[in-house]
Amino acid sequence: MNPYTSTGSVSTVTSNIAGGSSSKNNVRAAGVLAPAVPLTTKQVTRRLMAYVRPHAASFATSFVSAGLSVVLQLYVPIVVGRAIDLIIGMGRVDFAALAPLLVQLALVVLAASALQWVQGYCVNLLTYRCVRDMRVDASEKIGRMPVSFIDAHPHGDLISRVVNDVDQIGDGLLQGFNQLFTGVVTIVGTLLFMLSISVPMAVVVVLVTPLSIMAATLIAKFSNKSFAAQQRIQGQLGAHIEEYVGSQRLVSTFCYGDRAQERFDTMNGELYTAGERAQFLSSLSNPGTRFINNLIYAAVAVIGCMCVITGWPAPLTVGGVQTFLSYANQYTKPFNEVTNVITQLQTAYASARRLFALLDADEESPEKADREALAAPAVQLAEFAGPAEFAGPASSARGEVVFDHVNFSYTLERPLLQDICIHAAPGQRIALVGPTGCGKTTLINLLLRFYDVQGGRIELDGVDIASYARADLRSRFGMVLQDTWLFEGTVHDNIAYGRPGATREQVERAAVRAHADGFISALPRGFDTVIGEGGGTLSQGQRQLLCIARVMLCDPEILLLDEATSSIDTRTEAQVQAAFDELMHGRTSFVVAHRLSTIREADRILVMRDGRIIERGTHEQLLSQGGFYAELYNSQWVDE
Ligand SMILES: Nc1ncnc2c1ncn2[C@@H]1O[C@H](COP(=O)(O)OP(=O)(O)OP(=O)(O)O)[C@@H](O)[C@H]1O
Repeated sequence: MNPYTSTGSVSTVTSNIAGGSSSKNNVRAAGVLAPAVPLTTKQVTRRLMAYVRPHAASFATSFVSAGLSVVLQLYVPIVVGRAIDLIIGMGRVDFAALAPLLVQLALVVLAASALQWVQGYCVNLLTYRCVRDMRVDASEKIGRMPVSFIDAHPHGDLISRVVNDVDQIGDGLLQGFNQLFTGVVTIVGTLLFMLSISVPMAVVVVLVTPLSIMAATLIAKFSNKSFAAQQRIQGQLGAHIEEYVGSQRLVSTFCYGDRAQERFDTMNGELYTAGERAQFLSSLSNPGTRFINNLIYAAVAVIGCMCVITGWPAPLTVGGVQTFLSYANQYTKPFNEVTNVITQLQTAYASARRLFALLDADEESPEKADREALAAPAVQLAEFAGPAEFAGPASSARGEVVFDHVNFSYTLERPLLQDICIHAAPGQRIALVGPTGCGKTTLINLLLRFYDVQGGRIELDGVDIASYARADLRSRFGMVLQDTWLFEGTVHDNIAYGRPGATREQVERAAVRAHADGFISALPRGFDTVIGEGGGTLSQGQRQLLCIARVMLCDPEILLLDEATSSIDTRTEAQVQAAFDELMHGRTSFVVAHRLSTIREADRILVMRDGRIIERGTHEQLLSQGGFYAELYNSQWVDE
């Protein structure tokens, strides 16, 4: 009897190696992605400006148009003031002088608006280009990171750096360029204009304005705490709902629904309280600062009237008072805007630090520099009996794998693999068995160079795998894991994932060989049926068949199978086993087995315990030895 078609559960193809990742890599250390010395504000600014520099034209245009627009806007009150002075009273209006002033006013307002539009457009362009460039860098960086890094960092955090943090930086840049710059220019400009009209009144405005800023800052200080609490609880609530929806079956099975609802109610209540408090406090900000600004406005109006009537402390016309009041009004506004922008900039800088920490993280060790990394030789599987289109061009490489006294540990404190020696002849099926955590998956991680060995060496066809270019090395393997990985797309595209150039016919033949054609043809649109993310409504067995077809199409030389523990119905299981048989035919295969009944006919079984190989041989040999394997096998047999 062939063990690979017998009673055992079935492995799942999750990817070919080119697009794959290791299966057990969800065992993560609590990785913290932060540089030893955090970047200073100056360093962050310099790095942000490096993204702005390639778009210098947009930056300069926006800068110049913002400046011109502000100056023109500041000129408007002067024209209005002059016009007012030409309207002295009933029947005493100097229309001849007023007409050109009104034309001038219209032109200035039009030009200021046009420049404002240009400024806004350029800032948008600049910001979104910077955001695009940052995302490209971050995404490419993640692609260059070693699997050990991905293993050690919560995936949600990495995603958040690429998506949310870059968004925050974009908002900061947008607000910063839009408001900070125009705000600062407005403050400086209005101050100069006010000084040119009346120094004593300008001094009053400058001295009283900080009251408004202090009020805004005080309110922001309290409301920020509540906003932070709101965000924190929102995050917890999101995680809770994700858990609840994602694990609906488990929640129902364990009757956890009521407790989950209680937790939800508690968090939702806290969120409501924090949100209400935050909104209440922040709603005070606007009326509070407006009230103070209006006080300033009234004080300036009173002093202005004194100037007009008594000429003290300085003589002023009615038009002059009107002009000054406009400036006083404009002067205070940007302070509130700048205060808001500073909060936003602080958030953007915090996000930039997180992004740059990711971009600065150590990448995969470089390919060997002393000699060019070897490209994978093209392979003709000697014993491969399938159709010619599934076999590569002829070559001498055969898929021989040797572990030569290999040592490895994830952490210094805890040695894992010790003195591992394995010889897999071309086409052999090697089974790895042993208790959970003994290092079976780790062996596979080393073979693919997701991690590098710390002692000894691994050879593929007589060449140290460290000498291969990683991508070339990985392209020689097909990996079949416990968890299926399917994306939202057609059945055809899911199968063709590892070989995008494959023809329709090749994809369909791979499906036939993987025994997947039966259920695919029953789908509403056959190969063109769109399946949801993760396989949507397909059964576990159907997902596995699709994944097997995917690897079948890639036609790898060596197979790494991490056997699934999940059970599927007997008929589908038989189909999947048959597909596996077809897949493994003539290829060197490493099978991480959990159910020993599935590996009885492996060419060699390696029994691992605590990172060492303690027994090796065929099923019969190991059973007759009466050692650890026999103990394991008999206990499982009894269980089954
Ligand atoms: N990325 C990692 N960082 C640190 N330790 C890890 C990492 N991956 C695995 N380990 C640890 O290494 C040990 C071996 O893990 P491995 O996944 O190789 O075991 P396994 O034999 O495949 O287990 P199982 O049969 O449960 O799949 C375990 O103790 C595990 O916690």
